[in-house]
Order: sequence, then structure tokens, then C-alpha cells
Amino acid sequence: MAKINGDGNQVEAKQESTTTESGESMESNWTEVTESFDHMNLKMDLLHGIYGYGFEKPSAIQKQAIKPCCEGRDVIAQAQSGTGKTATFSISVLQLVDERIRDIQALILAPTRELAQQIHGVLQSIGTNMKNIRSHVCIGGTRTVDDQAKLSGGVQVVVGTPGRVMDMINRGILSTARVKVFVVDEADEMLSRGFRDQIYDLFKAMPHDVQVILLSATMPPEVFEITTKFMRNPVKILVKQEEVTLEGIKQFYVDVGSEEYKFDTLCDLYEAINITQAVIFVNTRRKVEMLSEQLSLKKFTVSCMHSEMSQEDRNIIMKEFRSGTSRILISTDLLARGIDVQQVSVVINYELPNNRENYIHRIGRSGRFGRKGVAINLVSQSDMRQLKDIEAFYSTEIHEMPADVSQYF
Ligand SMILES: Nc1ncnc2c1ncn2[C@@H]1O[C@H](COP(=O)(O)OP(=O)(O)OP(=O)(O)O)[C@@H](O)[C@H]1O
Repeated sequence: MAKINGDGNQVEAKQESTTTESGESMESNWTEVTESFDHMNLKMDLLHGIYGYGFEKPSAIQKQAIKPCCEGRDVIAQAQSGTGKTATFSISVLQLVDERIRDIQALILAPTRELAQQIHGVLQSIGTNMKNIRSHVCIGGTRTVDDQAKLSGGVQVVVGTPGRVMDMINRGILSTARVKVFVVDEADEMLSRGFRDQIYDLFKAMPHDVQVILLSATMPPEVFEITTKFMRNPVKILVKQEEVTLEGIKQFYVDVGSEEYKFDTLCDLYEAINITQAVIFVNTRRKVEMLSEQLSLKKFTVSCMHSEMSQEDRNIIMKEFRSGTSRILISTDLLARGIDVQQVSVVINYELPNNRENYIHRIGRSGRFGRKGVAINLVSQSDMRQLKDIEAFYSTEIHEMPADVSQYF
């Protein structure tokens, strides 16, 4: 089985050929690597920003993908969770934008408001020395008049969620005429049902020669196939199925027998997980509310998050969790993708996700950039088969949880 380090570097691999149903090759077609940020021909103030942010050397995906992105190539970049895809496209966008021009030149899309806000933060930090670059985060749940004011003030980079961005385009507030790079983070999620039509519409609103960069930790063949519709001879940097899971994330399951015993099992685990930061995933908003109520009744401190909370509340919850003020967060798949809180070392799947991709994304909230991580799946008899499917699909190992699990945190 292949082994992948925390920064995405491969230490042992197996070769397999993969094609989609229509015969599209899902093999990487790019091997060139640039070992240091110094050798990427980056603008000086951008380079200082990267080092100032604390990055010393590029991760595997950064070594491969930044260069073709900066050369204007269309790029599909797949890399394991927490291995630095955000900086890959943020650095590329900052390099590509012409600071003398005060029009929108880069549009970055993400599936959730929280992720868009996080990306915007990274972009601002890395670009801190680029005084002439202005960016704006354009997301739902905020006042459109604020978007209007910001967007008319000479912004060059917009990070946003599809709905609000489309709204701004339709109202003539966000001009796409000079957009040269279109980045879609969590691309497989954005090109699957729910978002696909919006992404198509947004793409149609771009200049015909726009550069497209797609990124994700997962890339199912049926989604990969769609990318051919709007990419021109893309650079493909892809990960084989059996290399998608990170060796630094230990995966366990607890066989609770029947669904009704999950809650007691979680209560037993509470003391152990409370020594670190943890995310507990469930599948519905209702379940988030029920579980947090049940835990509160037992005097356990938890916070919770779902898409029907007000944006103000969502912002407060995220702020508290990022700062470590709150330690255990119950969420739906709203937080499955992209969210980077380095202190999270445990992910609990109270319910298994509805698709295999989100399993990878959920457990990837722990074990960021080479840190240790633990995923604990609470499975009833009827969940067991789905767990075995996931194990086989990713050629990974999910062991029964040992009594001393906290040694892995
Ligand atoms: N070159 C680097 N050196 C040190 N740390 C880095 C480097 N690149 C990224 N990181 C850190 O690694 C962490 C994970 O990065 P990031 O959030 O970009 O991962 P990702 O690949 O987008 O993951 P996901 O698939 O979960 O979205 C971040 O905290 C980031 O600051």
C-alpha cells in the first residue's frame, strides 16, 4: 500500500492505470517539481509574505502545482487533505494579478461561507506586503450593500460562495470582463449536484480564455469527466485511490451494536476527547441539535454548527473554536471540507457520511500538515457494511478502537 507523509510527499507507491468511463485518463501528466519557493520566480513582496507567514519550504502539491498555475495553464490539482492546497492557489493568484490594474482579475469559489472566509484570511496574510492588492470575500448571510461598496472600490481578487457571487454578477456589481483566473476549491463538491449548474453559469460569465484551476482532496471519475468540458489541455496532478488517506491519521471504529448505544459510547469518550479539540460529525441539522441538547443535559460542554444558524452565530462559533475557547464542535458536513484548525486531533463520525468523499474530508479535519490525527467511527450493525466499503475503496485500515486510544491524539 502507498504511504503519504503529512506534507503530501510520497514515500512508497503502487502504479495503477485509471480511466473514466469515456476513456479520459485519470493519470497525472505532470512530474516537474520546484523544490523551493525561491525558484518559483515569484514577486519579491509575495515571496517575503510566504516566508513571513512561516512557510519554509513548499509542500508536495506546492512544489508541483504553483509553477504551471503561474504560467497560466489550466490545472487540476488533487492532494491529500491538509497538505497545502489553499496556499497553492493563493500564491498563484497573487502572482498572476497585475497590481496596477484595478479590475477583478481572479475569482475563487468555495462551497461554504466559512471556507471562503478562511481562504480570504490566508490570501490576505500571504499577500500582506502587496500593498496594491485588494481582495474581498463575497458570501451569503452578509449585507449586499457592503459587497457593493467593496466591489466598486477597485478589488482585484474576489473569494466567494457561488450564490452571492452570481447575484453580484447578475446585478452588474461584480464585473467579470477582466477576470483571468477562475479557481474552484473543493471542485468535486462544486461540480456535483446542488452546485453544478451554478458553477456552469458562473463559468459562462467568464471571459472565454479564462484560466481554470480546480482543487480537491477527492476527485471521483464521474466528476473528473465533467472537468473536460471547460478545461483546455489541463495539467493533471492526481492522487491514486489508495493514496488518498494520510498515514498520520489513525482510523478506528467502535461497534456499538445498536444505534441507541451510540450516545453512551460518546459520553464514555468525552473525557478522552476533551483533552484536545474534536469535531463530531452527524448527517442532519436536527441531529446536531438533538445531540448537543442531550450532551448539555449531561453537563458536557459542546458547541454546534449547521447551515440554518444565523451567519452571526456561525461566525461566533467558528471564532471560539479557532481560538480554542470551545473544544468540541458538533457539525454537519458544512464543516467537512477545507476547514483548517490545526489543534483538531480527533474527528468522530457519530454517523457515517452519505458519500465516500466526505469521509476523507471529515477525517482530514484532523492531522493537518503532518500532525497526528485520530478518526473514530461509531458504527451500529447496519453501518458496518458501509464502513467496510470505505475501507476497501481507499485500501485503508480501520481497526477496532483500543482502550488507550488517547495515546494516538
Ligand atoms: N509550505 C508549508 N509549510 C508549512 N505549513 C504549510 C505549508 N503549506 C500549508 N501549510 C499549512 O498546512 C495546513 C493545511 O493547509 P490547507 O488548509 O491549505 O490544506 P488543504 O490541502 O487545502 O486541505 P483540505 O483538503 O482539507 O482543504 C495549514 O494550516 C497551512 O497553513
